[in-house]
Amino acid sequence: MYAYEALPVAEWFRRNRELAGFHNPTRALYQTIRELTENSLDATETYGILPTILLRVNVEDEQKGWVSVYAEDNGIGIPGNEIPNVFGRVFYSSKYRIKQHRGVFGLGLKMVVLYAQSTTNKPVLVRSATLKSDKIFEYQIMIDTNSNSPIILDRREYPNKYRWHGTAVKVYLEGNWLASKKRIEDYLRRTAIIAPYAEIIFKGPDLELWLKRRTTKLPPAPKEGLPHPRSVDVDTLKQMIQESRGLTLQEFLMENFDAVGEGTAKAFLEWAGFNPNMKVRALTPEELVRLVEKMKQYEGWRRPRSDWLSPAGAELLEIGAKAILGAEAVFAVTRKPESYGGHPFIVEAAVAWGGQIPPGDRPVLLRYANKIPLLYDEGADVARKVVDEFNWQNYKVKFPAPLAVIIHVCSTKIPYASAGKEAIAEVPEIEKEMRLALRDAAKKLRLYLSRKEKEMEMLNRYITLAKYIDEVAYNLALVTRIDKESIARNLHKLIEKKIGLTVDELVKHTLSMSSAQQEMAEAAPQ
Ligand SMILES: Nc1ncnc2c1ncn2[C@@H]1O[C@H](COP(=O)(O)OP(=O)(O)OP(=O)(O)O)[C@@H](O)[C@H]1O
Repeated sequence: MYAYEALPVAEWFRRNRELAGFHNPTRALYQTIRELTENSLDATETYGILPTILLRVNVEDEQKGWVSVYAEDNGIGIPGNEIPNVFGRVFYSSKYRIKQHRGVFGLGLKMVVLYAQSTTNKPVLVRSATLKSDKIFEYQIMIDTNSNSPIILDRREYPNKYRWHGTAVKVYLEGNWLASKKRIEDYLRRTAIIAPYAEIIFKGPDLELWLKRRTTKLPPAPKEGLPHPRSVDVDTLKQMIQESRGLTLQEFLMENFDAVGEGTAKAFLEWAGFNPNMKVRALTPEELVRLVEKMKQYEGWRRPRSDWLSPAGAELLEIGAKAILGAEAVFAVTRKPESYGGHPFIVEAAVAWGGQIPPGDRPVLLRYANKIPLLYDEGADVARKVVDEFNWQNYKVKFPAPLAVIIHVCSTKIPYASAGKEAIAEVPEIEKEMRLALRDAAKKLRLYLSRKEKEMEMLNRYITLAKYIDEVAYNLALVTRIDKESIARNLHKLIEKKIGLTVDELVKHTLSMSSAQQEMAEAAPQ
């Protein structure tokens, strides 16, 4: 006989923690930093606050492999009465909305707490105050995995004398600092590229990073939106209908969906063969299925709006990549909004060249989804495929070349290739946009490299001609009895006029080229 039982959701996640990125002490430490940082960024930039994030990792017990992680932000904070659920109930979130956030599942913090308590049996310590709150709340929380609810071990309130706002979290967990150090550093640096308006201070046992704020410009905050008719399934529609008052089908479509006005609703219902005036609650289950099918097929919908999205913007990408990669030049583009399956998305791409980027046989790829750096599973990501298939020769790039490519997809629904949220799946619309974004950015790079190449050529010509100036000036001086220095000066001027740039300008431009680039420019066909 089988023994049947239901596994409570929190217990299920505790047992299957690798699905959320908590495979082992190395991944778990990296994932903990990632979840806490992403929550802090969501709690600040989405509300117009310039993020300041402090992160600390301490080795607590070397023998047992225990570490502590502390994260503090200056965000909007969490209301005192919500703190227990936010940290102690799986699938509790403020982000189940149609709007671009880093967080989506309502799971991240709980996985941190579950992993921490199952490895060290210690609670999470939380301190938080909301904007203008006169109190600071402090909690010690664990999760009762059987009932998926918080166990409050301690709760305190303090007067908020200095009107501090934000959230501070401390957890103790089994973590392998040495093995995860490199990933954590990469993750934070890559975060600083896409969010150069954030100040991130990290202190680990043997690593200190101070990623300074490079700009005070924040990208416009995303608005909250409605679903696009093409993006809903039968269950979602059923639920929406249950929540609707006695609306007609036409009213229901207009009120609950993005980009559906009176004209569009009428035209669609006529095309789909539904009576616009029937009460939406009177739809039979068969009609409901047919309605969803028709909503997916209809060609007349307007595109989903992109107001729910918050791309970084070409300017911020350029600032971030220059500062963090130490690139000599960065060219970024933000494409126009597109959609797949009713979900709006925007692709951004940047190519970074030279400077401190080491020459490689293929471009270094930095992938992002909703401003989250993706570090694992690069091979499974459609962005890698696009970058590898790209014809770089057409853009004057010959490998080895000091080239890095940044690809950012933002969407209200990122099509991840797996539950680990580390790679973007091959959605044809997204793939096409990636290709176009890369082409647009690479065109700017080509222009830049052509200019550099030309300047190199000029400098070489100048050097060749300048070799003769002394001798020619000497002989002319003998014949004309004009001062040799003045002849030489005039000859210099003549050459400068001929090549169209002063020597100072030429040298300045060409010196800014990295040696690898010079080699490339020299090797390039004339
Ligand atoms: N630093 C913070 N400041 C303010 N609110 C926070 C902070 N961290 C978490 N929260 C709140 O707690 C909720 C739950 O966070 P959690 O990390 O569990 O899930 P999520 O961010 O919504 O989604 P995901 O599982 O994809 O990370 C968030 O939706 C947010 O409302």
